[in-house]
Amino acid sequence: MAAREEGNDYQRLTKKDCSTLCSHVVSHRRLEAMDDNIQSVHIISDTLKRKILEREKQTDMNTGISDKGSNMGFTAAVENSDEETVEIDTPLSRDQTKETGSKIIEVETENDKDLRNYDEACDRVKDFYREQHEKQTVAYNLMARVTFKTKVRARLTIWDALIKLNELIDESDPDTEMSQIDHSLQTAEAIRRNGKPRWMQLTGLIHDLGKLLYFFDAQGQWDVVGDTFPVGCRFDHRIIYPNTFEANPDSDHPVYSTEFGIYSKGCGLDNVMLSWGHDEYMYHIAKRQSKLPLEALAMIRYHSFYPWHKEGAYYDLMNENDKKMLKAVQEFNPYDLYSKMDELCDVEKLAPYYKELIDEYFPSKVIDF
Ligand SMILES: O[C@H]1[C@H](O)[C@@H](O)[C@H](O)[C@@H](O)[C@H]1O
Ligand SMILES: [Fe+2]
Repeated sequence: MAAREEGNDYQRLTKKDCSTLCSHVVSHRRLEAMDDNIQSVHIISDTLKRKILEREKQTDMNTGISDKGSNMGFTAAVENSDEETVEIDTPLSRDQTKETGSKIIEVETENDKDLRNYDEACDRVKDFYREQHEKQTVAYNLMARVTFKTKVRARLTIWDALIKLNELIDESDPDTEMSQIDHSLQTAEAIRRNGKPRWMQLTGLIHDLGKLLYFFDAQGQWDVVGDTFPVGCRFDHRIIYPNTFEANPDSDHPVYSTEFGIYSKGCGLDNVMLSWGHDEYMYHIAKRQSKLPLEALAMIRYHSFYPWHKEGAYYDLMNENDKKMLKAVQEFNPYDLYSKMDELCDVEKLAPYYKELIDEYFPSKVIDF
């Protein structure tokens, strides 16, 4: 009876009451999302304080011998006691990659040296990385994640999003000034030509779609495009232009400047904060709203993590699952990189094929970006 009365009360709510109720629910959800992040900020900051105290004590005891570079048993938001050494093959060399039988790779590896040549890149690229390496800090990354979680920026179909992206020219890319839809289609078409599965073709098509972020929350291109790297631990020398990290305040941080920083050996890349940008953003969108397999999500999330998938850095942070994902990301990379030299695609002609493919994996059609 009481329940029934409650039900009647509810039915008596005016339209205005309903919309107030809705907005409470929405803001409550927002707070929940922020709360997750804020709690991890507290954990990180408490652990940092503890860590710094421990470090000072240790330094006193050791009469000034610095322990910079050791993990100091640090266990912040990310904890893993598994100290097993992660062993993995080194990334595929160019010749090994060739043996995978991919036509695109056979044809185009001779131009390998011309791609990703950062020594000879133009000022636009060098300036981009100087700014990115200075500004991608732990503090910025936490803020970007809170901002991301607490709102929906646009509702669009994947195809319309690709068309919108066409307006962007990536300042970090030394190899192409073509529009993003051309690059997306070239990557997808190269994967399709090699007879790879449909999910991987779609991954090729959408892997850079996160660059849409530039039109929403971005502070510039430095928090959207370019290679990625972990924040919260020492910047590895295998990241391009490693010296530019000197301007990053985290480089002098007592914990963030150590080898494992706020992480621990074998903690898994899932627990590592990669510099915020299109990869991480699109990964979350695809994870929530698509039926794409884990390999596809890893390809999207890590395709710009060149220090890892190409240079072999940060292997000690991996867990067992990451080893499998590394293989997938390495398989994807040549299609992303070398298709930049292919002929331009006919967007109109390819649209029906790719629209159908999109619907297969993104059933809700209109996506929250
Ligand atoms: O400049 C490029 C570009 O921003 C790509 O989207 C990214 O995947 C690469 O890592 C990077 O080198
Ligand atoms: Fe990319």
